Parts: sequence; C-alpha cells; structure tokens
Amino acid sequence: MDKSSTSAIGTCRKLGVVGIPISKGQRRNGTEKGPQTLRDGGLLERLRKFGCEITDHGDVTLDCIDDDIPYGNVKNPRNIAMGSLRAADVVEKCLRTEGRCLAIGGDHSMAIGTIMGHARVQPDMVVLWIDAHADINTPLTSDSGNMHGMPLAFVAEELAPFVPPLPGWEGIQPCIKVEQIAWIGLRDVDPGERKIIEKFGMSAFSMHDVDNNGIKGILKKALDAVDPSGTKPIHVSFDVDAMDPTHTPSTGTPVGGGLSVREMCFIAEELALTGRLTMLDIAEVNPNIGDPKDVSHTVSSTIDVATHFFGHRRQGFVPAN
Ligand SMILES: NC(=[NH2+])NCCC[C@H](N)C(=O)O
Ligand SMILES: [Mn+2]
Ligand SMILES: [Mn+2]
Repeated sequence: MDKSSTSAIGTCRKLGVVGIPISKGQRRNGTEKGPQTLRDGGLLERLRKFGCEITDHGDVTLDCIDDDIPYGNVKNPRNIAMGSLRAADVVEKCLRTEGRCLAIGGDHSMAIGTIMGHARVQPDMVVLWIDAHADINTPLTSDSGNMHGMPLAFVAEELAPFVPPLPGWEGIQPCIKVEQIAWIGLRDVDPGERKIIEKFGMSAFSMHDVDNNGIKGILKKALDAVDPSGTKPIHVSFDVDAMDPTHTPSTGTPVGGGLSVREMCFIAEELALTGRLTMLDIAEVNPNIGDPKDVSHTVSSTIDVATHFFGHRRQGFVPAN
C-alpha cells in the first residue's frame, strides 16, 4: 500500500457503531455513561469527517438482573453473561451488514460479547489487546472479583478447563485460541495472569518492551506473533487506561507510565493502513471520575485516537467531498 498518498484511508467505507453501556464488570458507577459521553463529545461527527459512512445501532439494552448473587468473589456473573450475549448478537449483525464495527463501552467486560460476535463472523480474526492490564484472570485467580479483569479467560479455548461454570453462562463458549491474542501496553499484570501468559506462551508486550523496541517495533512483533501471514481480520480491544493517565484520567483503574497519544496514533494509523481492522472496542471511559476538565481531556484524547483507526492521518489528507 502506498503510505505517502494524501487521500483519506477508508474513504466512504461503512462503519457500524454499537454502544455497550456496561458497568457491572467493575465497582465504580459511570462506565455505563461511556457511550453517551463519547457520542456527546462528537465521536461520530469526527469519524464522518474522515470518510466513514456511519450506521449507528444505538446502545445494547441491558436490563438489570436482580439477586445476582456473587459466585465466590465474582461479582454480577448473570448480568455480565446477559450483557455479553446481547452485545454479541448486535456486533454480529453489525459486522454482517457494515463489515466493520466500532463498539463503545462500557467497562472492559464488554469485550466478551464483542469478541464472541466477531468470532461468529470471522473465526480467524486476531485480537490486539491494548491495555495497562492483561484482563485474563479466571474467576479463581482474580483477587478483585471484577469481571472487567477476566474477559480473555472466557473467550480463550485453552483457558476453559480453568474456568468454573458460572451461573447464567450456559450459552457462552470460548471462541478463539490463545495464539490469536497479543497484548500491548501492559504494566499492571497480576501474578496469576503472568502464570497464564507463561503457561500458554502468549504474546504479551509490556511498556518495558515498548521502551526497549519503540512502538513501531512492538506493533510489528505483536502482529507477527498473531498473524505472520499478514492476512487476518484484526480486532483491537482498546482500554483507555493503556494510555498514560495524563491523557485519559477519567478511568477506573489508571496506571502511570502508559502510552502517549502519539504512540496510540501510530498504532491506529498503522492498523488503518493494513485495511484489515474490522473491529475496535473502546473501553473504560468513566465520566464520573475526575473533574469536568479531566473528563473532557479523556474524551478528546480518546476520540482523537479513535479517528486515527478510521482514516485520520497526521500527514494530512485531501477530503473526498
Ligand atoms: N479492564 C480493566 N481496567 N481491568 C483492570 C483489572 C485489574 C485487576 N487485574 C483485576 O483483575 O481486578
Ligand atoms: Mn486496563
Ligand atoms: Mn482492560
């Protein structure tokens, strides 16, 4: 592909948008307002400017299941299962009609549903999990019991023997293999998660690796690990806490020393240039955290990065009109 072209990548390309206002995967209220906050911040209008033909599927309906008693220390298992199944159906429909989907959350438990929905349409897709956290705790390794720290344990086949049958989870099956997953941005990995990463030889790139190789080197290593042929559809699951809290302060589990807006834009532009990005999740924007300035800073950094996944290039471009 000619990377020096000034035309917008992805011009006039269809993109379906799905809101997943889930917050029961962690303990702080507010992530359920993430989709509305990003919409109010102008996300869809900005994307349209870069040539996206957007179909907005609205927000997934999540009715509250009362009496969702914990399973051990795991909180809200039935609500998360119901939300994941609903999200999977909408994402599947969106990918079958528009071919590309942007899912706006919502805490990161949203990705159980988006990955399930995506895998139904493109079972060979690969997942780049961009996050400070590995989010691969099982219900047995998790200290917090928060399901936003567990999504990858539910979707990866090899983990199934280590995941107990949770109430409400009968309809949820693993749908990808550990070799289809790579992380970028890690800097807060629990001991049990590290054990899983090593046991299965998974491709986990931390901020140490980013410092060591540069963002270009690490993105290449991550893509080579999950897709050496360079042909597979790509699912990016972007937790805004992957970025440094100076850019995205309004998030529930911030960790210092994160990716810069500049590094995220590089990842986003490179992935857009592959022409194979079929699904992007944006997780963990929480407008209840911080003051109004923090919230607007978080929203603008997140929207800025999002546009670069769908056509915005820092070199500039000539609009198609
Ligand atoms: N999606 C997130 N922000 N996850 C944070 C997870 C933190 C911690 N590892 C846990 O399991 O509770
Ligand atoms: Mn995180
Ligand atoms: Mn996460």
